[in-house]
Amino acid sequence: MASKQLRQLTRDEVDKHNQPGDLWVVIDAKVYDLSRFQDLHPGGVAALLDPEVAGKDATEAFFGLHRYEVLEKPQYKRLQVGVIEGEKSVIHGRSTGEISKVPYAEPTWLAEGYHSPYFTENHRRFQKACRQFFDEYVYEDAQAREADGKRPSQSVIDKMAELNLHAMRMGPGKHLKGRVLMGGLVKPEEFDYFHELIITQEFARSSLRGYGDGLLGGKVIGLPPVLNFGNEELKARIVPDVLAGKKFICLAISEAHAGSDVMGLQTTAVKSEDGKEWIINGSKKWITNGTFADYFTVGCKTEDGFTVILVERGPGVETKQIKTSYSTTAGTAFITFDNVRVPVGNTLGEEGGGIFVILSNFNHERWVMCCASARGQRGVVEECLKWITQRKVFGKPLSSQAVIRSKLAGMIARAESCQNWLENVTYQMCNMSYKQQANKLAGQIAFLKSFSTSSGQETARDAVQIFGGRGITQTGMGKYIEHYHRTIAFDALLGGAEDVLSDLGVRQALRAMPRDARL
Ligand code: HEM
Repeated sequence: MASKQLRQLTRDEVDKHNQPGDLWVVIDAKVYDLSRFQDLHPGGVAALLDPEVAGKDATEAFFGLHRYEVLEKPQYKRLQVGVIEGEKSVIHGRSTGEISKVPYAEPTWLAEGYHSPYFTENHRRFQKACRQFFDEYVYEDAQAREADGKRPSQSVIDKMAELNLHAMRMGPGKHLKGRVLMGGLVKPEEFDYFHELIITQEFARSSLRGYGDGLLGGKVIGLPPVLNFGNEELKARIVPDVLAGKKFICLAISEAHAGSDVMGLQTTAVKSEDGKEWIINGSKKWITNGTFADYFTVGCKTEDGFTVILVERGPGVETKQIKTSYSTTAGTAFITFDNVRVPVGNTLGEEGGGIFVILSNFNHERWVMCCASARGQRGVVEECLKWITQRKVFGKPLSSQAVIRSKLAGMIARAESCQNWLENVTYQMCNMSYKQQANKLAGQIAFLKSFSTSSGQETARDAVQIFGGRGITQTGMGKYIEHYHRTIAFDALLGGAEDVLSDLGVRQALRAMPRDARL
């Protein structure tokens, strides 16, 4: 509704409408006529007829109980009949592309008045474009698909493909050659891990956990073995369509029988008599994007040990949905392979060399998860800071309670630590070859992921305490906190469980101990 059509009213005029059936309120200098809405109000009529509310300024009461987005819904927006003469609205909701002014809601490199040694002008322009894009095209779809559990809309996948975002999410490398990235904002040879960090963090900021994995999380982990270990014919056939968002791929390693223990896997691949095909039998469980994948990067037990093979959807391949703590938009699947025949040319890496194929991508996968985790924690900090300032208890804002401030202190410190450590690791990645990264950063990244996810879990628990009942309610004020708390365990499990990773980090450090070091 354009503001010029709205009436200019005084507070005295509004106050005359304070009865059932003739009920106005002021919220942030806007006048709403709730006369016909009163009986439909989800919070009941009584709350609206309170003498402190009916005909009065209900701004504080309103924001103690509703998110701003309620006022933006078309069915409620049209309840506005006027504005208070000579006053201006000061409160606003989420606006596309905006940098938040809430302290700690942005990493320091984006916050006004701070500096960074890592991010260039090009990164800054790139971030702006990414935020604009994700706010505009991804945010709404994430909300809708998380609610209906359907896979991310093809229109979003196509839009991302136009900008080559699917290719950029695979990190810097040869696969970017000749592509126009983000409408030409960054040249393929200039694209570095900080650009990729920006994509992952902007995406994590505007999406929800299940949707985040649904929007081709399977490709981020399932395609690298093809890119790095597939033969040229296979790559030419598979990669372009996957990076164009026309075909989907997933990584199928874990089984009901075994997860991290790859040697315990029971899916088998045996050669056909003529030696031209693999015949695959077995099952896979918890496979992200499996329900809609066209290709499966499958870990198999073979004569020589463990081998990774690319399987195409076809006869003998069946995928069924698994319901997990997040929505089915992620396409998490139970997969069965029943005498599936695959050309031996689909072998990724050496026969029996599957461990190397899988391990080689772990650092990158875990680092991506660290990017998302740091950003997720920051989102919770922003929600909590807003809530404790706008919510009043015993006549005072929640922020006046020392115990609440102390929880915020921990959350902020953890979010800042994760981001700062992450930026340092990212800088190292930019200056190391893939091999050096494997040597020098496996431990660092394992620690960072383990620290980030345990920080996230602590933050989730504290946020629920701060939001109370709303922190366990899927709609209304605490909806993001409820979602974060419900889905945080995914981060701590996927890509290596917390305890396993911490131990890996220490073992890496012990291996690097100088022989002559003594106290
Ligand atoms: C334009 C005016 C208003 C609209 C469109 C509106 C709409 C809604 C909606 C959609 C809900 C469901 C919860 C949610 O989605 O957040 C709700 C809940 C509620 N509303 Fe309103 N409301 C308005 C004004 C008010 C006012 C002025 C009060 C009085 C303080 C009030 C008190 C409540 C209460 C107590 C709840 C239940 C909150 C809960 O379950 O946590 N509402 N309202």
